[in-house]
Amino acid sequence: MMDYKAIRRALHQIPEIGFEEKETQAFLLEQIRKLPQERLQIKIWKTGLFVHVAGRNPSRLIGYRTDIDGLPVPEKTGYSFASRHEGKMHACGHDFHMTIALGVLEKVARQPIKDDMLFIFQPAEEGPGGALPMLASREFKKWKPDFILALHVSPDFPAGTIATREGILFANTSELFIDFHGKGGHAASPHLTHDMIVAASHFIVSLQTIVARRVNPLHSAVVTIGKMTAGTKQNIIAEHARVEGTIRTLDQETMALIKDDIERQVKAVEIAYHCTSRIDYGANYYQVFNRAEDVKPFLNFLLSRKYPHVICGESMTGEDFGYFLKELPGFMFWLGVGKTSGLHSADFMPDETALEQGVKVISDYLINGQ
Ligand SMILES: CC(=O)N[C@@H](CCC[C@H](N)C(=O)O)C(=O)O
Repeated sequence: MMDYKAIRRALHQIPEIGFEEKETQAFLLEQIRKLPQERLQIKIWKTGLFVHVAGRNPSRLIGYRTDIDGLPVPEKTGYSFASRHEGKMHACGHDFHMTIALGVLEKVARQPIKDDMLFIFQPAEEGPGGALPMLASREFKKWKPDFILALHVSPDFPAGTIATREGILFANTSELFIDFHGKGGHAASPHLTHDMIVAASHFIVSLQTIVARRVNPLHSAVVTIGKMTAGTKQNIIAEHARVEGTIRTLDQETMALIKDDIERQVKAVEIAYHCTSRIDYGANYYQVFNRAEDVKPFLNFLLSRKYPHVICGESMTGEDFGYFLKELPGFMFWLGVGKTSGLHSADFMPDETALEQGVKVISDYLINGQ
């Protein structure tokens, strides 16, 4: 039987950014090739994988998706098994997601369930998004699941507790990249230049009014700027500034309203600061929406088996698994990993006891709950 802790720790040491997950892919393949191969078909897709497992007497194909990418976060956990890839970390728990997927895959490879299964090891969830290209792939078209499920770890729930809900679980998201270009020059002659650090700073401050003053208070929204780069030296006025962020909403109308307001504010900055600009919305993720008829049987199953679970609220995190659920029946849920720093933190340290519980609940549901 797989040693979940050892697998998670090995994966934790090799985080890779979206579509660079070569070492991760090789590690996953190595683990999968140790399993009984009779019922398995493996297809390599870019840096991800599709693994088809033949069932005993299949009438359906059940999909199980895990993301496999890490984040550009310099790790500060102090783990003896900390990341070996400088500046990168599994700070969103995808090392847990992959380990649980391997654990479930092991169970069904050794003891096939009635139906066929498709395990999807998806690159680039953190961006630019692997779900859409995977959905469009030849492999997915050949093996299109009838139903699909996925989990995400959460520090908001006790280790091993499942949390989900009917309706929207994760928000609509849009990345946001804005470049401002103007006239730079000598620090001593501001009157001869148009300072892009001041222009971008003004934009970032005025941006805060969109959620506070424009969005209907009853419609949740987030606009976060997570990165700003500008300038070349302390005594040179910057000719370029770049602002990078993300927009989150629970409905598409609010997303459109926010983008319209951002464009107006950028135009205002262009006029006020004599500059030009370029807006790029990067990757946009569709909301994760659990249809009642798909998630209710799972909730009833958890109740009947007395597995610890709660009905949770919506979250402003994003997940490109939303695109799978837009096309297929299925659901997503949180798996609690106990109290630790939040997702995307340099000291995110999830409780490893959740690994075994995750594998147990999902395999039990696949074997007995369908
Ligand atoms: C669960 C989670 O943390 N997901 C990410 C998804 C990233 C979406 C996209 N790249 C963006 O930044 O808008 C999240 O940040 O919620």
